[in-house]
Amino acid sequence: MNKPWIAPSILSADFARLGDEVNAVLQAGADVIHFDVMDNHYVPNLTIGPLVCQALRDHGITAPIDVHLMIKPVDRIIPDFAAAGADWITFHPEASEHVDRSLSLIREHGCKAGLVFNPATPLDCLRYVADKVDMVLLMSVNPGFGGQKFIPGTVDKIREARRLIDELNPGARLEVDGGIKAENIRQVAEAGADTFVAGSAVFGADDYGQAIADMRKELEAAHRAG
Ligand SMILES: O=C(CO)[C@H](O)[C@H](O)COP(=O)(O)O
Ligand SMILES: [Fe+2]
Repeated sequence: MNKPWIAPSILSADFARLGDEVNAVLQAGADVIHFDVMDNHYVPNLTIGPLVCQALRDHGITAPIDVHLMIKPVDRIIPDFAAAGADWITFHPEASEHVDRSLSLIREHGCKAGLVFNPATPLDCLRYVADKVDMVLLMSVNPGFGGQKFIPGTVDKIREARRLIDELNPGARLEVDGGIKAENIRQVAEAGADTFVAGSAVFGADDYGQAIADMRKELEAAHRAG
């Protein structure tokens, strides 16, 4: 099993002070920075692109950046994100005409590749491209906005994804994104996730360190029970 990672989503950060916000969550114990890219086309919201990723690198941030593409098409922007310092790039299969090609493109540009599944999207295509996938990301909300409520049906799907990963590509990470907080992270971990995106639960807290420590404590409890 991979070491658990907590990945604050900068969607809920104060964008006017983004570099400092990212440093603050890293200082507070975050493992990875989750970077949500929205295009007002694939999802009904518009966020940030490669320039902002590059700006974080120029600000001295060296932590892994996990770029979650909620854009259509995906291929055009992959080389730009790789050049801007992304480490992981994930995309939604229905946003790519050629899923296998997009996954290969990400790896050819030196990044780890991942597929993202919306709450109602079946995991079927994973079977055919599992060897090209470094991470499976399950959405536990519908994509487009931070601060939504965790959809409980995701828990069974996490178990299903864990079984598939163990069968097809045991090293791959299983990330869950949407509505994760200290109150539900243990259930998500016990279902088989190892990477936990938390936006509003971290950036909405008065004390980022306390918010991350509370989640870490639940992850340790899950590990002990495991
Ligand atoms: O991809 C996303 C939304 O599409 C975000 O990563 C996600 O919603 C995180 O925010 P929160 O933890 O507040 O739900
Ligand atoms: Fe995300």
